[in-house]
Amino acid sequence: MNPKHKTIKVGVLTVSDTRTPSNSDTETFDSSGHELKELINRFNVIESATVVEYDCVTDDLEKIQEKMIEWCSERKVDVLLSTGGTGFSPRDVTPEATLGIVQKLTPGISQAIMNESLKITPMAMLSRAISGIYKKTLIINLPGSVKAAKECLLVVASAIPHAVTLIKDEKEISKQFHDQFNSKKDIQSKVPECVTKVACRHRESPYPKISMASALTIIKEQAVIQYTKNYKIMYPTVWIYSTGDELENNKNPCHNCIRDTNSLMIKQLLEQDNYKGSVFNGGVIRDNWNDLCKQFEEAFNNADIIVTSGGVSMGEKDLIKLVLQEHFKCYIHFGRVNMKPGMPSTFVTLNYKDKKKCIFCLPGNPVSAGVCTHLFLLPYLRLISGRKSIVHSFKAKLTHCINELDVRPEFKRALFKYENGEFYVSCLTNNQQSSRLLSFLGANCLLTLPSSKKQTSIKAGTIMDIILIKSIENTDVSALLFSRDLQVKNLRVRPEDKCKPDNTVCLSLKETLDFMTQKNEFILKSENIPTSSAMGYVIDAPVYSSENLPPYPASIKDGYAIKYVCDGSWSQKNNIFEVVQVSVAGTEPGCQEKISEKKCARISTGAPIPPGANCVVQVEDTSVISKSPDETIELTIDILKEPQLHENIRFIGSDISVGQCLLDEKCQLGPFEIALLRSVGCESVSVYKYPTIHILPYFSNLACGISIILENILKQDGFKGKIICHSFFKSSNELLELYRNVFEHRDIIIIINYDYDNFNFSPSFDIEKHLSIKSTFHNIISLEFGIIKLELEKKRNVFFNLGMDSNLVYNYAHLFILPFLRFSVGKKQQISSVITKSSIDLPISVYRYMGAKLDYKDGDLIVTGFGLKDENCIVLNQASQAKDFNTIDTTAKLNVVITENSDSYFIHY
Ligand SMILES: Nc1nc2c(c(=O)[nH]1)N[C@H]1C(S)=C(S)[C@@H](COP(=O)(O)OP(=O)(O)OC[C@H]3O[C@@H](n4cnc5c(N)ncnc54)[C@H](O)[C@@H]3O)O[C@H]1N2
Ligand code: MOO
Repeated sequence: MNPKHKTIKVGVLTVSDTRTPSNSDTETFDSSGHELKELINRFNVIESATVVEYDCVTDDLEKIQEKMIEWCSERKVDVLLSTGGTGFSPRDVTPEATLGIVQKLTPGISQAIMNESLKITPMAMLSRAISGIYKKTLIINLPGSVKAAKECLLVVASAIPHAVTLIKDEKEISKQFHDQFNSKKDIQSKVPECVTKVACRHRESPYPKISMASALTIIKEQAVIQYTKNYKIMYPTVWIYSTGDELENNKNPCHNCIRDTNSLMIKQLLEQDNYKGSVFNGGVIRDNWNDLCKQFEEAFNNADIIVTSGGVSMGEKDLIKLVLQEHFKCYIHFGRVNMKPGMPSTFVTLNYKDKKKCIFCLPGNPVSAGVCTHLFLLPYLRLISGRKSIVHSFKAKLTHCINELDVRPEFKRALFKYENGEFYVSCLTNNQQSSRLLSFLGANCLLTLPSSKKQTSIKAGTIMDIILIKSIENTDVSALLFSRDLQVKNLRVRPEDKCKPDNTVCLSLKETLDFMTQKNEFILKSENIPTSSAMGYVIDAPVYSSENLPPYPASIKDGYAIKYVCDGSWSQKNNIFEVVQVSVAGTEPGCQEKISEKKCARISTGAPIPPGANCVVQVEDTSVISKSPDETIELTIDILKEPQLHENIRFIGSDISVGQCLLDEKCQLGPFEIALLRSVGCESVSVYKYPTIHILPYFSNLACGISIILENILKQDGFKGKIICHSFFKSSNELLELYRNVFEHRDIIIIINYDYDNFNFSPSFDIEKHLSIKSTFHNIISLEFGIIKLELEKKRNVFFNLGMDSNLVYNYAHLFILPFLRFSVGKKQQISSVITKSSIDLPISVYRYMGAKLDYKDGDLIVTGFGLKDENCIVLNQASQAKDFNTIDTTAKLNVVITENSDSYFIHY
């Protein structure tokens, strides 16, 4: 559903004495309200609906009515779902509260709920829930238990959109609804015979395996930048779907099912890559012909680019290519690529209602989907966004040898490092199966390996091609920070007696940062947040898995699960097996019959291995001997190649096992880490909390302008806390009150002051003067700006005092404030830096911090310009003789702090 069309506003009101929190941590208390919200927002159980209001009240008639009236009178919600307070106990008053305000009753809804609930349990008759209409809002009482509330919502969910339309009396919308409903019926398309006659399906993929280079060329040819009338780039809308009957959804809550990691992961990869168009996660589509037709149709009507994962290999439920080709008459540019992982990657275009649609059909294995997003989708999106570099490739030295190569050219997850001016790459783990998301852990690049047909091994020290999938980590930070000649000059530590600060000391950047972050005293408490919205946060404790993945032994291939007798008796002649059962995506594990010798089960990728079977033979290595008269099933097959014991089986917990440590403390969460957590049902995480920042521009409009620049720098760095930007005038009588307010509610205060170096004018002076708290300063350092740590009534604040020059503010923000903030939210890497040279002389004297442009040229990072518009780094000029100004030539070693997302090579998050 297009989010634009999410027109139905839903309010979820939990009524309970026990689950009403005294603090604001509603979600952990209120599980039924939370579940309803999830069902609506994540699983789209009510078409076009989104939860906009969410609250808890006690079982108090007046309080319930107050909330109901507030939400309904102000038209905040179209549908109000209450949960709880519908039983027989004296405190249960939700139906009475509802009865007291509704103007019309809607007994059909309550009756439908009752009928269905009675089928589940006779106890349902003990519910007194009612429903009705107040003003233009439909109010429905649901029970308080999580299970019952969910079940009851599902009973009425499909009728709600139409009910809302009728209540609103919006004739036009109602007509549209009917039209839409009818057009959906029309989509009931005929399922082609190639789908129903399973025994006749292809036993070899009809798609040639093209090379990665050819695939990229095709994608590039199809990528055309679109402009608006004002010559601005138009960013196409992207819709993302996961497909698969085995995947969790509202009808298939996760018991032995596979959690959908891919749709969110792909969406977050686009976000991380700063894709500017709108991106919508459509959730899961069933492996069902008509559902696929319907969802693709909806996507074509709303999006320009459609991305799917799953359903592209050789199984009978792998329908994606067929639906696109047979039903929509799309053009399949390629349906397989000679690569590992990601071989069944498919790229399709379509002219739909005179508009071009591009469809990226990625494989379902989570690693394959992630790698292919990097290798196909992101390059396409970068191209149509007018970005310069579409694949972020580098050359790096292999730190170890590689002895086993795959026949397919492979993209291994690996770590790329910059050390002592050289780039290195190493694989972190050998276990790189395409289902195993853990192989992404700690990786920041894809190492490209040649096919074993070309060479058998690779020596350590070989220069390899890599493709970055994250910003460069572990750059040469230590050298820069500890370097003796890299002192930050003019740094004064204010003595305890607070005399005029004339005892100047020289500290290195490292010492300065250490000074600011002393004793960890600025790390705030942790908070628990939903995993799906935790991108960029750092976890504050290791996370262990409470589940096995896969939860049952599962097939790696589409083919046949057999009992292979490994006694040397396998002959080339009589290997006919009888097909006695079917295990496909969505088949319940543990309900299958035992496979005995010479019998087999037709099985699809990811489906449970029936008991007794000990290997899977891929469909390509088989042929049909006999089939049923209607050709819908094979009766016997011939196995053409001797299998190996345990071949093509993923055993229980082989990707992740119960109790295994998934993420270490201080791990920063990106799309893959989040996918990993979600793959084992870890839906919330404990993370370092972001501080609240108050930027105080002092006195002038110039200061206000600079504060906006600063705010943008913080946001660009992914700062997720609150930033308040509020001017403050010294003449105001309310100054004292404002100060108190700021101290109490903010953690960090950044003052933009014109006289930053003069302590008599600095905030420290003001603070002392106004609050008479002379003895509470911890330390003050001033380095063309000041940092003050202040403890007031047990609450700690940090002050930064900045001058009013936008260049200086830019530099200090990157050199001091951002590292400090990154530290305070648990990030390991607080500053990114490299030691390099300049490709040009800069004969004029430059100040000791100089904005510059860093580029990747001929296998090296090099400074190519100074003070330009598109600067992406700060050169720390080595004024080693303690000079303020210095010239730069091409021989000088430069210490460079990376400040910006450079399109030519950096991806930042
Ligand atoms: N006989 C053959 N079998 C397979 C071949 C082949 O050439 N011949 N190719 C294999 C390769 S390589 C890949 S990759 C996979 C791709 O399969 P599909 O794209 O059809 O994907 P599915 O079968 O739907 O799923 C594969 C696997 O991934 C899990 N999955 C799927 N979607 C998700 C999701 N959104 N979140 C988490 N996990 C997901 C699914 O449960 C399966 O285990 O095919 C091989 N088979
Ligand atoms: O190509 Mo698949 O991704 O090997 O697993």
